[in-house]
Amino acid sequence: MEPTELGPSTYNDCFNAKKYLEDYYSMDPETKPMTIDTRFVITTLHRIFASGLIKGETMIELGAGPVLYHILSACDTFKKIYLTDYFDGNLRQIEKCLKKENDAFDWTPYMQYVCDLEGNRCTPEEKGEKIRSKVTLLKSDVTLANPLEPVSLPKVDFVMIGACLTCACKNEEEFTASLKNIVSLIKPGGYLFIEDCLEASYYIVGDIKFSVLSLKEEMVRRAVVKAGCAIDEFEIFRDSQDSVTRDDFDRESVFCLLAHKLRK
Ligand SMILES: C[S@@+](CC[C@H](N)C(=O)[O-])C[C@H]1O[C@@H](n2cnc3c(N)ncnc32)[C@H](O)[C@@H]1O
Repeated sequence: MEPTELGPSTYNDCFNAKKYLEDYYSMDPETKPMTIDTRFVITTLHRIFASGLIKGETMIELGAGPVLYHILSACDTFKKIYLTDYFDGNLRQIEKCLKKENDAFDWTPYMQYVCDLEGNRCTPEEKGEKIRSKVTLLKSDVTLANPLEPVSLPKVDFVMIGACLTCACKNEEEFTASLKNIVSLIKPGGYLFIEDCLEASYYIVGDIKFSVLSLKEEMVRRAVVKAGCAIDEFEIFRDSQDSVTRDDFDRESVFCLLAHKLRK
């Protein structure tokens, strides 16, 4: 199986949003638990939001794909949430969830997991309703100076991006430039959260092998600082016994980075 070219256009041509959800996010209580990578990201986000450090009115997620789990802790903090992606097919999958369509992917086990972490102060159904009342879907391209073009929003309090930059950028130069584009959306003093993998070269969805940019910790740190941010935490998680095997996704580790945009 030959890997695809790196870069956004591959996603319009080849990405099967439904298959991606099935391969990486479907769960079965008996046979398929939540992946260890996802658990790491969810618990990190829970801890950050429970600390009360991040506050504000508005957040954006870039490259959200067809995935809803990144905002499960953030949805209590923000009044307005923009979920964005390059590929319409991904946004359509999220729209199905927001509209409770019959064949929508079921995020209830993820909602239940976060509700449990939060001490069950709300039910998964209530969390789902909160999300429905706050989310707007938009197109994005992180390689553009304004990633939301043609939409222009006032700067926001928080931007997150998960497993996207390694798909959208071909080299360190593009990675650094895309990070600058992303940080331009944040208010001075606002926060950036990145979740991605280190030292990967591909992941597989169905019968398509997607190339990814192989990142190193130092490369990420350099780019975040160049984009005008100070790093608050950089947590790396390694596990070789994951339920998504390394045949599907050859990442060495997963990281979560929190940074704030410096006031000039
Ligand atoms: C591996 S998926 C990650 C999806 C989701 N964030 C997750 O954590 O599972 C990569 C995502 O990046 C999106 N993407 C690729 N290039 C992009 C670009 N230039 N701008 C915005 N999104 C992009 C793809 O459409 C896809 O949804």
